[in-house]
Amino acid sequence: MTVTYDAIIIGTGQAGPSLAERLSQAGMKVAIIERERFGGTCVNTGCTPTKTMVASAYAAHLARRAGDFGVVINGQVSVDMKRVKARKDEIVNNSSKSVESWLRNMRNCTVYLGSARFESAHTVRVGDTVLGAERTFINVGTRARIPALPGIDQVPFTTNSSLLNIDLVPEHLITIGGSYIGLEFGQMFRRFGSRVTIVEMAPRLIQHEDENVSAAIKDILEHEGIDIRLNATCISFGRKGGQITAGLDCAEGPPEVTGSHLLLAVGRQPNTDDLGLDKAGIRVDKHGYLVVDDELKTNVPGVWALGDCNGKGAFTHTAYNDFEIVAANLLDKESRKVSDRIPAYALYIDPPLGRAGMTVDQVRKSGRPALIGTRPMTHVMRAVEKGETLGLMQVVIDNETKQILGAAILGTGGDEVIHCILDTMYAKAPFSVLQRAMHIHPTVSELIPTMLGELQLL
Ligand SMILES: Cc1cc2nc3c(=O)[nH]c(=O)nc-3n(C[C@H](O)[C@H](O)[C@H](O)COP(=O)(O)OP(=O)(O)OC[C@H]3O[C@@H](n4cnc5c(N)ncnc54)[C@H](O)[C@@H]3O)c2cc1C
Ligand SMILES: NC(=O)c1ccc[n+]([C@@H]2O[C@H](COP(=O)([O-])OP(=O)(O)OC[C@H]3O[C@@H](n4cnc5c(N)ncnc54)[C@H](O)[C@@H]3O)[C@@H](O)[C@H]2O)c1
Repeated sequence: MTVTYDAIIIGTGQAGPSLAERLSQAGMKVAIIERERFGGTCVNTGCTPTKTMVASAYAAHLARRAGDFGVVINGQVSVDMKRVKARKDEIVNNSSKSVESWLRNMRNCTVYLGSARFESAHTVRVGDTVLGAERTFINVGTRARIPALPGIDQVPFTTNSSLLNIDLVPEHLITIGGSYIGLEFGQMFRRFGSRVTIVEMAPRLIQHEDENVSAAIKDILEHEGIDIRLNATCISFGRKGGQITAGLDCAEGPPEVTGSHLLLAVGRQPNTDDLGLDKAGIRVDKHGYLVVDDELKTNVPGVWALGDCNGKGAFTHTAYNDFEIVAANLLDKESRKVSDRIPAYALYIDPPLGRAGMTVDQVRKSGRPALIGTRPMTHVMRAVEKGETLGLMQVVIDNETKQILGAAILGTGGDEVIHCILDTMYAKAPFSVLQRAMHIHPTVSELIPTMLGELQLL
């Protein structure tokens, strides 16, 4: 027998629960299905645990630098990983539990535990129960990609999920992948006391950033004693006397790195392979991402895909924005589209990188006339006062419309400061509006108008 609902939501990540609330408030009978932990990746194995641990790593780093500020710590600074983990577990568990109780107490909403699988375009099986609905919303997220490299089955490896459970300081962590996950974990464990080697096959770290930004990130990490291997493709794994080896295809440096622990941070894979999509006729691309239009509709009428699994974003804020788009179009008679949003994200190394819009390189390639402004963080008094002068800020402007095309703020507070630029971009205001705004002293943001007053032709 099929249990009928007005809407089925698969996954309780960053879009599903908020959508369940809006649909149920609109009087719909909603079923939401989760097979692992409530809250999905961000809450359990992504943003929340990593940023909690990044905060511990920052405390360790600052304690080691205490002398720079005239603060005396008698004795050595050391890290108790059991306590770091306990703090992280408490914050994560509270967050996951609050998503669960929110959903379980939601009027008109029924929670199902188990793995959902389509039986047809409008029916989904969870265990022994078959659910039917005219509308289904897929919010199944992604998982770490495990590359099928020779020797992978011979070595103990970790991913973003399993490395979070470690309660000791690894002696030497090898990180394959020099992007978000590799860099955030790499710096964090270096600050906990590990030796860290980051292996990246591209010629630079976080390769889609501008060259000077990538170079500044490399400087920050090398300054802390992290070994960085660029142009080095990991091609195999092995074991040597209780240690793990990573074989590299590289023109420079040793062709093998040996360490005590291994983190695979080589990208993600959508959780669409076991969803029974063929039974429903729902299309995916060659990487398994659900194919959607600008309103997040799949090719099957009545089926939407939200969050990381649609390949249109890979962040919590893009998944949440997907919820807002679907809810607005379905319930508020609005017309919102994915293409209306401006790319924005942060990289949570310390100091963080805040990014909005196009890179300078993308603007250059587009051929449009543009202006550029840059300022090193050494010329920002707030950074000088805090003793955190690494990094730079950079902005690029369309020289015809005078609107901001993009910006990078790599420096203390960069993840927050970027928002004044982002909001000016959404307002489609000329840069002069931001240039003339009176900002508060002493802040990093107060130097944005100054930087905008010193623009040069790109
Ligand atoms: C280490 C790490 C750090 C990150 N840090 C940040 C950050 O600082 N800022 C940021 O913006 N983003 C960050 N991200 C990315 C962010 O976590 C994701 O973009 C976000 O969680 C995506 O949300 P989602 O709703 O699409 O999917 P998810 O949060 O992955 O949720 C999907 C849910 O669906 C469930 N599910 C899957 N298949 C089924 C099924 N068949 N049946 C039932 N349930 C199913 C899963 O169990 C999961 O709970 C990070 C990611 C990682 C890995
Ligand atoms: N701050 C944040 O918002 C944040 C933090 C963590 C993760 N995330 C999300 O998680 C996703 C995954 O992050 P990620 O860092 O795992 O993946 P990624 O796709 O961003 O980067 C993977 C990196 O691994 C490299 N690589 C792949 N195979 C390799 C090999 N064999 N040898 C050497 N290098 C190799 C690639 O060149 C690339 O630089 C990102 O898309 C991001 O959106 C976001």
